[in-house]
Amino acid sequence: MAQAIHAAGESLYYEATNASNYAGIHVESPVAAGFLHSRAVWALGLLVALAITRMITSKPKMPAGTKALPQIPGLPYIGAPWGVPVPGAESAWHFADLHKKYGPIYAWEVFGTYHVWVESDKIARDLLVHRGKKYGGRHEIPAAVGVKDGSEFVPLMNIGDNFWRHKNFIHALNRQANADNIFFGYPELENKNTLRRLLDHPDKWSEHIITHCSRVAGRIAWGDPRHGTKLLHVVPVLLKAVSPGGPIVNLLTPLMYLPDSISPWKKAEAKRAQQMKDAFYEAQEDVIKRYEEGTAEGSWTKLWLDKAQGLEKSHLNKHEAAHAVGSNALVAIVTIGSPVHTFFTAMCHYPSWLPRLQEEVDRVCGDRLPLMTDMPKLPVLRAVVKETLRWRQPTPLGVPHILEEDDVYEGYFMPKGAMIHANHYLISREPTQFPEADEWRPERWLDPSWPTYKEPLSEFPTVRGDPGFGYGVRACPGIDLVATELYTTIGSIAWGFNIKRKEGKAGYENPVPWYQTNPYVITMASQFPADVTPRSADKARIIRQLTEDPSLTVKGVGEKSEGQFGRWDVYRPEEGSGKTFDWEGLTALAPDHDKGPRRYPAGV
Ligand code: HEM
Repeated sequence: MAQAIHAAGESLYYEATNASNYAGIHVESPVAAGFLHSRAVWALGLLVALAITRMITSKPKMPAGTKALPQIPGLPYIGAPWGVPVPGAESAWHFADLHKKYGPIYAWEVFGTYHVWVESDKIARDLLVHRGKKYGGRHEIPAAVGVKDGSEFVPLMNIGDNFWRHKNFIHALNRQANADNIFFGYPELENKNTLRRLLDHPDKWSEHIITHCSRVAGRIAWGDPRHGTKLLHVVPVLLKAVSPGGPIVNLLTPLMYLPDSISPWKKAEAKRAQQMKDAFYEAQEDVIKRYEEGTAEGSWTKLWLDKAQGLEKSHLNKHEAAHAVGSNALVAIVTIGSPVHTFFTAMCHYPSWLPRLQEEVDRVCGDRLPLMTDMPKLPVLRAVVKETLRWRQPTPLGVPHILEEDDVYEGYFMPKGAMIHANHYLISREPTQFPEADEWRPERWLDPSWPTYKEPLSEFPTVRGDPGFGYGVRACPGIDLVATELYTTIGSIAWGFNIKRKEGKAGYENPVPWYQTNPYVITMASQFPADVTPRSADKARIIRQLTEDPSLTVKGVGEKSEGQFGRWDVYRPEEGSGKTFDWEGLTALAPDHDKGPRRYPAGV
């Protein structure tokens, strides 16, 4: 494969296509970012940041007999704030050079925060699993101050009793929902609707993926796919607020100490939190009403109302339950949407694999879509999913953990408060485990000559235990839903469709992205124009017969949902405008998509 990794600093371009009550809430668009990233604003911001850092930092004392980690050189007080890469698969590449220079664990101090980068699976397990509780904290996010100590968003809550009540609740929710007909049968049911949308509007494949994930999440959380629409508003605002690639305060972190009256980020954060609360409360009330009428469908919220096994002991009140269910649902949309996008990218770069996958799915499933019960017989499908997750992790630079007390590892001293980053991107490229790591090679999970091969093939490969889901006490509790959606959705798409890069000049004009993703903590491969066609007239006929509800979540301009759902409508640009629905920049075309294929220098 000709292309290799390269760090590029282009900013995303942004298109506001929504027109709703909440369309005005965005923390900072790249247009604004363009202004904020001007030299004058940076210089001023740096000065303020430096002054604040001097006031708040004090150096920890190293115990005798310990040594300091290898560290990127920097200035007194501010460390080395330059060159901090904004997340995204391309920025992860940047760390490969540092890894070569400093080894698999090193420090990078920025404005008084001691960051530790961990780039081997063994070290990540030693610290985050074997010493999990010590390493299980979360940090204050400068553009979302308060989230750490609140009860509204589990993935970013600090460790402690409150966190454990919520985490146990979420584990119990997922366990019970999986036991109840595999998430109430919704993922398999929605696969049918998604195939129909792909059949009717193949050019909107990226939008269909997002629609699919939001409908599944809306159904599982509240028994009604339309509640997923709301989350299409909530996710981009939240994701940007918590990403270094979002508001500038997330990079110039000391600016978070500015008083409320002059901090634009605190104002935006209050609006964001209100928007999320409105969405979650409204959905919860809707289920309570149907529950009292005896018509509520299966859902996480219904499990809570039923006081299902394992949920009761967490004693979550109504507000907490609304947010625990809601935050689980919104995480599910953006994370699962990511590998499904990557699947389309991989199919276009590695066209020989789709026929192989289709042969297996046809042989096992015949005229019907793949189900979870088929999975033991579908190792090629599982290998495709597993390799897709390895090749482009949804969180390439992980979600940082905070060290809760001083620690020493192999003689290296790490101070309390250190921010520990498990670099999933490089961990999934460790040379002894993953030869030809930059290539998408499902055979590494199917052929005994590869180091990652494992038997029995009825069980392996599996997404369970994958480092891309994090480590230790903070590891992802959504794995059952991930497995269900990724296996059956990707399997269903392969069952019904051929996916190819555009040929000829169109192929040059519409290059298939390689590393390009959005720049947020949860990345998504950039969308691109592809040829998506039904495999046969017969398959197209079956898809039409299967459809339960082909309605789209994203509306055409001028359409409106009935009643309470109308105010949350999300619109796609007008037909013929030449613009694509890009979910507030989360699924945008690569910024240089019209400049031909991007060239990359030699790899990591
Ligand atoms: C491909 C899909 C997914 C990937 C790659 C993924 C990855 C991750 C990662 C890396 C973390 C942080 C782990 C750490 O801090 O060490 C995490 C946390 C979390 N994930 Fe997932 N996730 C996915 C899907 C889901 C789904 C579907 C759900 C809900 C059903 C979910 C719910 C959560 C929650 C609630 C947390 C917070 C856990 C905590 O902070 O203790 N995730 N996930």
